[in-house]
Amino acid sequence: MTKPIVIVGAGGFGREVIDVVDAINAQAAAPEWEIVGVVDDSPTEINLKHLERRGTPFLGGTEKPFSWPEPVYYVVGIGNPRVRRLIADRYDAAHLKAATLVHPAVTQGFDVRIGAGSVVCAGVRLTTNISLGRHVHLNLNVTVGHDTTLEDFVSVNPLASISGDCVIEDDVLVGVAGVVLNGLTVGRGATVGGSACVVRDVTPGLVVKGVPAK
Ligand SMILES: CC(=O)SCCNC(=O)CCNC(=O)[C@H](O)C(C)(C)COP(=O)(O)OP(=O)(O)OC[C@H]1O[C@@H](n2cnc3c(N)ncnc32)[C@H](O)[C@@H]1OP(=O)(O)O
Repeated sequence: MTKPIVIVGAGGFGREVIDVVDAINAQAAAPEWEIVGVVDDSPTEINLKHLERRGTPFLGGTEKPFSWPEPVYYVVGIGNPRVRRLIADRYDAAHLKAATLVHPAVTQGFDVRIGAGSVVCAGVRLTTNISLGRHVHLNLNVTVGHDTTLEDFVSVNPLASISGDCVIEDDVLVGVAGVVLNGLTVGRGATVGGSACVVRDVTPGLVVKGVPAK
């Protein structure tokens, strides 16, 4: 049965999430999702034009799903972990259902758990015994190694590589092409800069960059 879904965020990642939904629908025998539209509290003119061009309705601000006449799924297409958590907490408190979206061009090994609200983009490789929490974003071509846990609201940007036996705690952002070496923990709310190589545990809340990341 086709399920209605609202995308939160008209920005770049929000529109990339629409691509993920389109790809899921294209490979299914019958469309899995019907995109009701996009909500955003402060969309830019250019982003509204992008939506119009692809024929995706803009519904208004983020309060809109609360008054939707039928039960609707949602996904938050916003890369910033803390902003994503704020929105998801409001929706979950109102018993809206979080959709989990996995692009068909993703490979997964044995025992991969993916939490509600997560978005896994094209080209992602997940090997074995991996756990993704709620509302995790894995952007294009990310790799995650064996026995690794990514907790809630983690964002991993394109081409980043999380090695085996790692723990990436809540609300961490790993920048584009960042690397986390095996067995390490990146503490809650930390940021790993683009192209950084993490070689030791990262203290919660810290921003680290460079090779080795400091
Ligand atoms: C499809 C997509 O677009 S997905 C999005 C992809 N983008 C990302 O993943 C971005 C990840 N974010 C970053 O790498 C950021 O630069 C951060 C978080 C590391 C730092 O951000 P800020 O604190 O705002 O740093 P700011 O831009 O002020 O730069 C501070 C200094 O760090 C340097 N710096 C910034 N980022 C990096 C980096 N990734 N690696 C090494 N040095 C860096 C700057 O050159 C500057 O150096 P200076 O003081 O000698 O001039």
